[in-house]
Amino acid sequence: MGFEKKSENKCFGGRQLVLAHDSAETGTPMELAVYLPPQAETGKVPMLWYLSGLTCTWENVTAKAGAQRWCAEHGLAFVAPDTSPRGEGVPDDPDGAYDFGLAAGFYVDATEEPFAKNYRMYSYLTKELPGLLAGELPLDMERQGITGHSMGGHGALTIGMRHPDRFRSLSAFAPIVAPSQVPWGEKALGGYLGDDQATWAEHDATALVASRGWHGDILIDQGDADNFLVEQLRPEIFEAACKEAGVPLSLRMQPGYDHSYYFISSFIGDHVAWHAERLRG
Ligand SMILES: N[C@@H](CCC(=O)N[C@@H](CS)C(=O)NCC(=O)O)C(=O)O
Repeated sequence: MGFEKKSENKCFGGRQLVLAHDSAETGTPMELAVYLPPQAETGKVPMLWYLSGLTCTWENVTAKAGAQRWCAEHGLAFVAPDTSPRGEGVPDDPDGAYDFGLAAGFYVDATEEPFAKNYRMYSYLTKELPGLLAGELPLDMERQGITGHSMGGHGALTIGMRHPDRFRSLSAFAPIVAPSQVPWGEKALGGYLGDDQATWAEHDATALVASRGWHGDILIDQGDADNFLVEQLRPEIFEAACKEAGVPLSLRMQPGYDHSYYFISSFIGDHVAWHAERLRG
């Protein structure tokens, strides 16, 4: 099934699209934003996936990060999916908390009830959505990079490392790097995958870099004034695991920056340029 175009706006010479479609994986309608740079008018362009954090839809990064300017300059498409299934009948956190359920899908396929039917963000992003995009838009699927913020940084690192043939470049903003060891991750992986922590390892960037490594280098930007740094993000755990695995990590601690899109908009240009360099040719 194809996309319904919800909106199209000219932006830095390219086109900012918002698309909707029915997902077979989540069993719900899904929305996403795709920026096509001017270069996409004349041929296929490489693409950068951006996975968003808790409480977000495609809209936060699309409206706040300013990625379009840099993507136009480098000729990169920018794909921003939603963070969970939504709609009638989709179960949420029983207490309505922001860190589980709606807008908090954690990029896994849930095995626990009542979430297993709809919360299939991993398969949605690794199987269904790439196929749909490839069929409908001028995207060069041989040249894909992935990044994300916070929960989306966790998604980018884990999906990237599990699909090294698909992704050539990998970066993140303030990612959750060790979900098995921090409260956000323990709640989400426990709630979606159950108590057997053996099943969590394939969704834990620190465990994955140890078990699978990564074929390239990784860029992470992290604000040192981020409220979530000490309890939830803990980049030093991933830094140690990368060192042990021999994976080159550039972890840039950015003084005075917090967790917000003011931080992301300050460094998104660096990330787009970094991916563009690795997706060239
Ligand atoms: N709502 C949470 C914070 C959630 C949060 O910071 N979400 C980040 C991603 S983890 C975000 O990008 N929020 C949306 C925005 O800033 O536009 C709180 O108040 O503690």
